[in-house]
Amino acid sequence: MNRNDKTARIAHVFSGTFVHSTLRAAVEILQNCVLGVDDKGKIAFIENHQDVVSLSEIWGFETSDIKQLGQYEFLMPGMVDTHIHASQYSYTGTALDLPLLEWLNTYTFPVEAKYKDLDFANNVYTKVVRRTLKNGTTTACYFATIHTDASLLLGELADSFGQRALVGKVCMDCNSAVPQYKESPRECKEETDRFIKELLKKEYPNVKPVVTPRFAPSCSSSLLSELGEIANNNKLHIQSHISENKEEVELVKTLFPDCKSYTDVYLKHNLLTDKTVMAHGCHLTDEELEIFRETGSAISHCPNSNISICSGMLNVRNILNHKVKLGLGTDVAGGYSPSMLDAMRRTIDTSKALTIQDPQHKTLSFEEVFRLATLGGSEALSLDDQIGNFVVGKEFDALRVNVCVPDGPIDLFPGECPKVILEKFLNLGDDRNITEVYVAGRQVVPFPDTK
Ligand SMILES: Nc1nc2[nH]cnc2c(=O)[nH]1
Ligand SMILES: [Zn+2]
Repeated sequence: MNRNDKTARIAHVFSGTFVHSTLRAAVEILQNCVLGVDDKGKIAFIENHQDVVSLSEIWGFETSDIKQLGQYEFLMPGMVDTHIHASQYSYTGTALDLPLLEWLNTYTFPVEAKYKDLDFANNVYTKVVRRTLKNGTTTACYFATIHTDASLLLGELADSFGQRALVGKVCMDCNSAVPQYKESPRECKEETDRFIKELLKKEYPNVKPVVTPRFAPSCSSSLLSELGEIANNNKLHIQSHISENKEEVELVKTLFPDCKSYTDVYLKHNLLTDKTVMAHGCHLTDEELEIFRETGSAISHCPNSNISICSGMLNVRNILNHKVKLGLGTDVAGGYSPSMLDAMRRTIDTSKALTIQDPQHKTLSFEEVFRLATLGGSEALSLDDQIGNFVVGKEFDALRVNVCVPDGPIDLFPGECPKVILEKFLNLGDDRNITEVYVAGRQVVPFPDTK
């Protein structure tokens, strides 16, 4: 209970039940505890409530300022969406009738081409940041489009609404189906440099650039090499797609005949680092997973998308057995829901479908899936030294959950313990139950304009 940092003041103190994951326990429930957040947005202490008087003396807060959580309330870490296309949000919930490559050519590329228009971008990007924050996504790893200014605008909006974000200006110099939606190799490099430089210059505390080759079929080998070099020289995150659908895997074999596998394409272009997150990976071989483990690269599992556009079913258990980092993603708009609660439910559904096919398959538990949506996501984005669970010194990214809101989606019955209440929230809850959202200690939901 020592106070090391004498300069920090306490900004919030909560008392009640806290639910989070640790390396040892997929779900740890801390009851009758107090958690303090300092004015830099970091967790200052998490202790037993019985010590509250001495804590208030050590830290210099008034016990009357403590926010008391009710019987049906708890705090949990904010959720981490490790893969979402902000630019596809306008058609979320539609256009799910084609497989990946046709889906891209028919729906996605024509829509993404519209982001040259900053008014259009502003409207969609404002809505996606608000919608995801309201649904408890405190960190989002975004794909924007090829347009630098619109991508910078997405960064500005995430910062102003207070969402933690990695923002990627998409890079692609090959697109024979929709040729108006691509850049020349030179433009790609120059605009990526400009995007990174201008976004870093803003010095947003929680919004950073991520180098974003769309996927191997959209990029020439020289572009992939350039992007690997830019990311490594500047120690930046990298995101892309890999082995989402079988037709795509075959296409990559024909486009990169010198590479042993899809994973080998990215490996050869220096795009697999411990700050890389690759979406999908449904059809990766065990040999490829070994390369992911060795390089420290992560997979973003996007089950809604994988089912919605019939791409495949990722065996998460096998990924975890290979000790590959894994987080969950909505993959809006291949996935039709922007909610990470949906991503958790679809993760369990896919795991159960695999168990139906093979009864030996060990189904994921709701506790494991809770960890993937929080701590797992932070690991996948190499942000686990900053966020992911309630540990002293980490940033306070948190959701205040009330499972008993008036006219809410959950009914409770006598004698239900906190773990059952958590399970009900994960399976039945929605944004009505997420009454407050905090990022780096700042309350960002309810939005200031609706309070
Ligand atoms: N789901 C999905 N897969 C992709 N592969 C390349 N681009 C995309 C995209 O926008 N969405
Ligand atoms: Zn995607």
